[in-house]
Amino acid sequence: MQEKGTISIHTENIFPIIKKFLYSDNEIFLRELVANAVDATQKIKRLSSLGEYKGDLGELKVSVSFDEKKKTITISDNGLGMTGEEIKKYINQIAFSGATEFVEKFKDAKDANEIIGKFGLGFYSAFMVADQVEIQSLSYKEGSEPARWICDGSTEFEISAGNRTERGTDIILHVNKESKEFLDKGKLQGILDKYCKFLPVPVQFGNKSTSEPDGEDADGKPKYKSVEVPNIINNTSPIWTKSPTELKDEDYLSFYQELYPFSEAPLFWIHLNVDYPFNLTGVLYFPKLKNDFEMQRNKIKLFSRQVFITDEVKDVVPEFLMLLHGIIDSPDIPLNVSRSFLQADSSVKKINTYITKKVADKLASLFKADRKAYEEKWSDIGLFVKYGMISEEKFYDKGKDFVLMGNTAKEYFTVDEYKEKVKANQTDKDGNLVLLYATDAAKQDSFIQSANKKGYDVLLMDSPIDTHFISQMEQKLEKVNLKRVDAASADKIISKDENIVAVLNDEEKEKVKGIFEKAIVKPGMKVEVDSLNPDELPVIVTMDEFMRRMKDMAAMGGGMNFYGNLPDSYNVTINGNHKLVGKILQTSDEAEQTQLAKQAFDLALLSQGMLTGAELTEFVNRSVSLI
Ligand SMILES: Nc1ncnc2c1ncn2[C@@H]1O[C@H](COP(=O)(O)OP(=O)(O)OP(=O)(O)O)[C@@H](O)[C@H]1O
Repeated sequence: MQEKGTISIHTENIFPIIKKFLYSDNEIFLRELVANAVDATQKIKRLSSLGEYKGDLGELKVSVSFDEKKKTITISDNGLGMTGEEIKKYINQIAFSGATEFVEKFKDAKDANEIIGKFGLGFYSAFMVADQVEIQSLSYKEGSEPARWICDGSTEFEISAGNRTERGTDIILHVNKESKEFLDKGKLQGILDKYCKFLPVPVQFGNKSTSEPDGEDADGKPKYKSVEVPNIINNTSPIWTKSPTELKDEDYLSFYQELYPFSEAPLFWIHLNVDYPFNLTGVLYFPKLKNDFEMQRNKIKLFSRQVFITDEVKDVVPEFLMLLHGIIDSPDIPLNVSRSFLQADSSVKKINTYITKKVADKLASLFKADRKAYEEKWSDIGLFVKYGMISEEKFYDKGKDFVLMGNTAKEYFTVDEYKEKVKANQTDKDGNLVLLYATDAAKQDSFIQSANKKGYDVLLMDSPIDTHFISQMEQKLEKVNLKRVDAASADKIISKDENIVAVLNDEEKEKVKGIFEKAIVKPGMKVEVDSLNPDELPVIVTMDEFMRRMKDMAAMGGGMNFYGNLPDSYNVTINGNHKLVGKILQTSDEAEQTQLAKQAFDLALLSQGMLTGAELTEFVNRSVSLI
């Protein structure tokens, strides 16, 4: 058999297009060809199990090799093979028209590179790196002759008798000049590791040496010798292909290490396994979260039948689940479509919903099964749960039962438990429940202590997500306000109908106000005199809750620029009932009066870490002279 021909063509030459616009992702040629080789071995296995192939299957295997001198890369398999007629049918017609359609569809798309890079165009992606592609194949069919096909990247091909003596196929790429980087062991190993690490059939890439016991030496000590063994690059049965009942914790943990070498152990994991209404398997791990979200995103790998596709799963898993690690394998995710289509796709939506539900169920069951262990893990999972509740309505509904709020005494409560706990003492005169929180237990210590003295509880909300979480709680929970503990003095922070008797009369109050206004030279300080508990501090500096939140949002890039640009402004509350204020009022020497007022004000700043630089030096000097 010797035949030349032209691949039937209804478009301009696709090869220059393939070469040009696939350039950035051209490494996927290897994934495509190895995946085809694996398919071929799976097919012969199936034919054998159906009784349609009676010969010996042998050890099914794919191997990848390269020859630097001849400038070739060869992908071989002992799969079902192809006859000359089949090559014409599958490669010249079906694969070619598939590739043409693919190229036609995406050649004008903006993100064509991204789409094709991820999803491949099959056999013809070989021409991204090769001037010439050769097929040597022998079909499993009885009486078949070996066939050879060769094509130089034009639409011309040649088919003739081949030289394979055993069932299977070799795809030989004659690597082009621009792609000689691929004729490198490290490069090819890297690509195989990335895409082929979990393929279901052993993939051999050359040999490697290991040491084997080799008897004993003269002193009776064990001897070893170095032997060459096949370098199998993949784990053919990764844990997500097994049933959870077959697996132990160690299996999940060691698989995690296989995916992310040298990582800290994950907290727990979820084994995903559905086959209706879509097919999906996988294992998702909860990592120990650090405060830096960005670092940890994009750690979920997407596979399709054990072939790695991408680690950009943005459209497939809900935003907040991007913090999870692990893998998802689904042949049902329609991969060869554009991104906007993917988002609207109904099976993608279902997958999204399924994963969200599984994650919520897992958290709920951990919470129920062992509350103490759950609380111990809270510092790691809290961030994740809150992020989920903020970003996903469906997750909020479930999460509200297992989200925990920790207070400054390190006790944890569910939302309902906490409301119940503080209801009696922290309901204001309008019937609103006021929840107090601190964002920095050390800096806000004096306020926390004053609040505790009044019997108020203070939550600790010190992670970056908490600002958003607080707003969300207020939106969702009826008649609940959250206030940072330093938003006002403890006496005023929850407005109640109690009247504290004022020690000073109005005239005295005005006088005190004047003294302090003169003493305080710092800009943005609004002075007022109030009647607080005598054992509250003499001077308290606070920032209005609303103003502070807006500024926090602006600082986090939340679009509140107007507030971000306003100068800081604080309320300085002078406690008219404090002994020191009485003393200042009675001091006749004006300089001494100012000194005392300054000292009291600086103490208030100091207690919140707001006294720095020259002001701090002046305070220290003044304190020394006062002693
Ligand atoms: N190593 C091989 N052994 C046997 N047949 C092969 C081999 N490689 C390719 N083929 C045949 O060529 C056809 C076309 O391959 P190609 O990779 O272009 O498309 P596909 O594998 O069918 O689909 P896709 O790669 O888009 O998932 C295959 O369906 C298969 O019949």
